[in-house]
Amino acid sequence: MTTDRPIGVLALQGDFREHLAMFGELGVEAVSVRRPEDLERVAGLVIPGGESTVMDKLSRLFGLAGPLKAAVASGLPVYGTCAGLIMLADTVRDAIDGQQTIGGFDVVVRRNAFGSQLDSFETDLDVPVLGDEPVHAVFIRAPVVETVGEGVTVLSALDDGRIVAVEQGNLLGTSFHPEITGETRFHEYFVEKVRARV
Ligand SMILES: NC(=O)CC[C@H](N)C(=O)O
Repeated sequence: MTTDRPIGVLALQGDFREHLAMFGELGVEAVSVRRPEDLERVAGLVIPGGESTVMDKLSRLFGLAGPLKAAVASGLPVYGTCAGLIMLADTVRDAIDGQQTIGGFDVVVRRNAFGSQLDSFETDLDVPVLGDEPVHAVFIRAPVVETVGEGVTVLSALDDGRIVAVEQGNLLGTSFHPEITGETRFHEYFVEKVRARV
């Protein structure tokens, strides 16, 4: 799998190393994005899991918030996992400390939606767009998607109907972390999105 330019991974905070390793495993060149000029040379971007409130603050501190918004608006393919999905959401419930997002994804996301009792858990999910084999998904203080706008496709939901994987044009988002379970199909799917655009 190749693209002309590398795929970027936002490396301000969170599990960006796991995403870089995942692309390495797929033979796709991937680079860390920490400054606005890093963003200019990538063909797609992953926003990792971590802590969205911290990622938001750092992105503003490093002058990346505006360029990230512009990149999303320009159609750059962006995949957000967990905190990354929160960063992409137009609306966040249970946001704290004046938290802002890059936005672009026409979804309402609730942070830490599983509460303290079910802080972290693993389950198998049907994701029809990735084939018949279920996806083993790890949720860590994960968000859920509570509302989706018209242009949003639901890629997967839990048995109780809560939405955990979504796609809208250039944007892809999961509440869980394929990068830490060795599940490569979401990253392959994202690379295909990037290739389809360039
Ligand atoms: N694993 C994660 O990325 C957790 C997300 C975190 N709870 C947040 O609000 O950003």
